[in-house]
Amino acid sequence: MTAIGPFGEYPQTRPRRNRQTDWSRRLVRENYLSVDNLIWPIFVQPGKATRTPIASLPGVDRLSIDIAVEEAQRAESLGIPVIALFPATPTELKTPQCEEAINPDNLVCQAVRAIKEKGLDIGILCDVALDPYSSHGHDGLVKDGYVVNDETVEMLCRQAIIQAAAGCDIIAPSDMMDGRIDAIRKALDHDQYQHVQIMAYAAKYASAFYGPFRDAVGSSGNLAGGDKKTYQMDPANTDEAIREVGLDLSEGADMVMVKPGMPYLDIVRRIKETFAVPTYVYQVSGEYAMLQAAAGNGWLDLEKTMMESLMAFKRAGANGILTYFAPQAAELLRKG
Ligand SMILES: NCC(=O)CCC(=O)O
Ligand SMILES: [Mg+2]
Repeated sequence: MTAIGPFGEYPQTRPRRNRQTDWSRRLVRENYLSVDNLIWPIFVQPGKATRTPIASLPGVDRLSIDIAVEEAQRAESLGIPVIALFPATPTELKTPQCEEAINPDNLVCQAVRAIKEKGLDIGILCDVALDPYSSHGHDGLVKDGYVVNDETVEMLCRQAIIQAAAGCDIIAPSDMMDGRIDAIRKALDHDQYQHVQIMAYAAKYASAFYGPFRDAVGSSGNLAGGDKKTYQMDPANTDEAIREVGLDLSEGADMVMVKPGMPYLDIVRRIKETFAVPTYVYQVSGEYAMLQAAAGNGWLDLEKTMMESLMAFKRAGANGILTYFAPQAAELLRKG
């Protein structure tokens, strides 16, 4: 892939020659961003005909299901292949045992069914993890202050099944429990959901860039100064990401994801080069918020930095990007 010299010598060799004109820059361009690369995360909330702004995510609203359906139709008309649905569960339904996660009539299942009824040519992705449903804000069940692995995995299997039954196309375990891909794949297959795809949040880091997402789903207060370091990865590590991805692939993941995005481009590159499988990256809420805040202050050009950041993921080797910028980026790509 990387050509090794000789590179010639100045003045015969002038790299700027290829950059002189737009047509020549297009001729030598190595990577492309397409609407096909975008996955649009959408927050759903109870109610009707309501959009609720999220202060730390300017331009992103929580949507009642009827509006989420309209946005799904917009995703299809923009050519965005997949939307990812995240529930803002009412506080009174959040419990230590996370029963709402396995309620077939919970918010996310209702949203999936309502969107599926429209017969749109888009995929629906749903997270599997307990944090939208837990009163403690953790992604799993907690016993004696520790997030317990195997009991959590049993819950995740049940959660995956009700989401698949609602019509979810891609199950995306984001919990970072060990062995959950194997267990979820077997549970799905056992219940005749062999066709349901799994996108594993395989290398998910214990990052501080998730803050605004937790505001959006109302879990930031619940975590109360705690952290997820006993299950999410240490930002210092890269070999560990290879091991995590290897395990998830051998357990049956169809696609893998790295999260967060921009500070972890080295991880994306390493995973793509090591495994050569469909690899996705999540440009998380904190990354979105940083660009919006700087642009809001007039310090950065939002459209240009947005498109540059998305291209950077492609250059690093990602096949696609989960990004809150998906609709804006799709509009810009359509204009060309
Ligand atoms: N499992 C989904 C997330 O945690 C999203 C994080 C973010 O956007 O900050
Ligand atoms: Mg793992």
